[in-house]
Amino acid sequence: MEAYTELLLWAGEHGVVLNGIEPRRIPGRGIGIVATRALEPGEKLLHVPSAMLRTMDTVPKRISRKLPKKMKIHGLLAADLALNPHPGKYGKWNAVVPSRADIWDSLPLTWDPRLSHEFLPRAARDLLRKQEAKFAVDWAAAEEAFPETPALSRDDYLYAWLLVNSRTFYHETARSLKLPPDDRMVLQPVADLFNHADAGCAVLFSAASFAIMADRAYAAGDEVFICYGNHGNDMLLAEYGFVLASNRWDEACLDDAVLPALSARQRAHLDDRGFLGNYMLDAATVCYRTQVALRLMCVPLREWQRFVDGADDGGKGDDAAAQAKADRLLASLLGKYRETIEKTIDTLGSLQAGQPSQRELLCRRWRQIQTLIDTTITRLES
Ligand SMILES: C[S@@+](CC[C@H](N)C(=O)[O-])C[C@H]1O[C@@H](n2cnc3c(N)ncnc32)[C@H](O)[C@@H]1O
Repeated sequence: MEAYTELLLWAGEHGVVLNGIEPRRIPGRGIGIVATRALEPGEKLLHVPSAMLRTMDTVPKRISRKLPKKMKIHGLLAADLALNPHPGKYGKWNAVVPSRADIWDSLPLTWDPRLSHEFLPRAARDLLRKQEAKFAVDWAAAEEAFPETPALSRDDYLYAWLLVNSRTFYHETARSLKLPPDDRMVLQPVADLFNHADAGCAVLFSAASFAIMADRAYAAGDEVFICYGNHGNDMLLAEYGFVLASNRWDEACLDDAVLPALSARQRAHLDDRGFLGNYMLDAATVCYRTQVALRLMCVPLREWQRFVDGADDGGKGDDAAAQAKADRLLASLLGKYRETIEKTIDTLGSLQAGQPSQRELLCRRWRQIQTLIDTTITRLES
C-alpha cells in the first residue's frame, strides 16, 4: 500500500475532505494530485480544518522554550519536524514527504558548493546565499538548544528545514498578523502534495479551514496544480529544486552581461542613482534598470541624467536614436553572454562535482536562459 493511502485514511478521520482528486506518483515530480473525474471550475477540491495545521502553536513548549524567542517560524517548525517529539501523531504525514535522498538530490542548499556556488545562474545563487545565511542563524540556535545525546545533527535539521521551506503555506490568524509576513507560515497535510504550475487552483483560508478550488475544468487523470507564486525558474530552482519547462513568469538576470561592460565611473554614477545591478529580462521586455545602464554607455552624461529624470528630448528625435544605439549595444552584450553560457554548459558536461542529475538540472536552466536571450536578440534586431 502506498504511504499516501494511509495518510488519506488518517486525514479523513480528522476532517480532511478530498473531492474528485487523489494523490499519485508522477514521474519527475514525486507525488502530485490528479483528478479522479471531470472537475468543474470553482469546485472545492480539498478541505483541511485548521486543527490539522502545524503552526507555531503546535510546536511543543519543551521545544519552543529552548529556542530563542525571536526565532522565525521556519526554524521552529524545522526543529519540531527534526526532533519529531510526537511520532504517533504525525507518523502517517511524515511517511509521505520526500526522502532525505530526494531533498539532497534536488535542493541546491545541500549540493557540493563547487557546483552551487560556481554554476548556479546569478539570480538563483543570490537566493541561495540568503538561504545559507538564514539557515546558519536557525541552525546555530537549534544546535545550542539541543546538544544532548543523541544530539540533533546538522543534516537532520537541514532536511527538516528544507521540507519546511518547500511545503509551507501562508496563513493569517489574529496572533500571526502581529508578526512579519514570513512568520505567518503553516504546514498542512495533503495540500502539501499539490505540485506547482505557473497558474493553478486557488488556495483560500479562513480561521476555520483551508480550501483549494478548481481554477478551470480538468479531465479525469489530469494533474491538478496550485501556483506557489509568480516565480521565475531561478527562484523555483533555488527554493524548490526544479524548473518549469514553460513558465510565464520566467526571467533572467543580466548582471553578468552588463556589469563587466561598465567603467568604474559609470558604475559610480549608476550606484549614486540606485541603478547599479539587478538587471533583468523576460520573454517580452528588458527592465528599465537595464535601459538606464545601457543609456549611460551610449549617450553623454547630461543626456543620461535627463533620461533618468524622465525628461523627454522635446521631440528632437534624439531619444529614438539613443534607444536604437542602446538596443544595438544590448544585442552585442547578450551575444557575448550567450557564448559564456555555452562555455558554462560545456564545462558542466565534463565536471565531476555534484550528481549527474544536478548538473543536468543546471544545464537545463542555462539553456532556458539562452532561449530568453535569443528571443530578446531576435526582437532587438528585427
Ligand atoms: C509542496 S511539495 C509538492 C509535493 C511533492 N511533489 C511531494 O512529492 O511531496 C513541493 C515539491 O514538489 C516538487 N514539485 C512541485 N512542483 C513541481 C513541478 N512542477 N515539477 C517538478 N517538481 C515539482 C518539488 O520537489 C518541490 O520542492
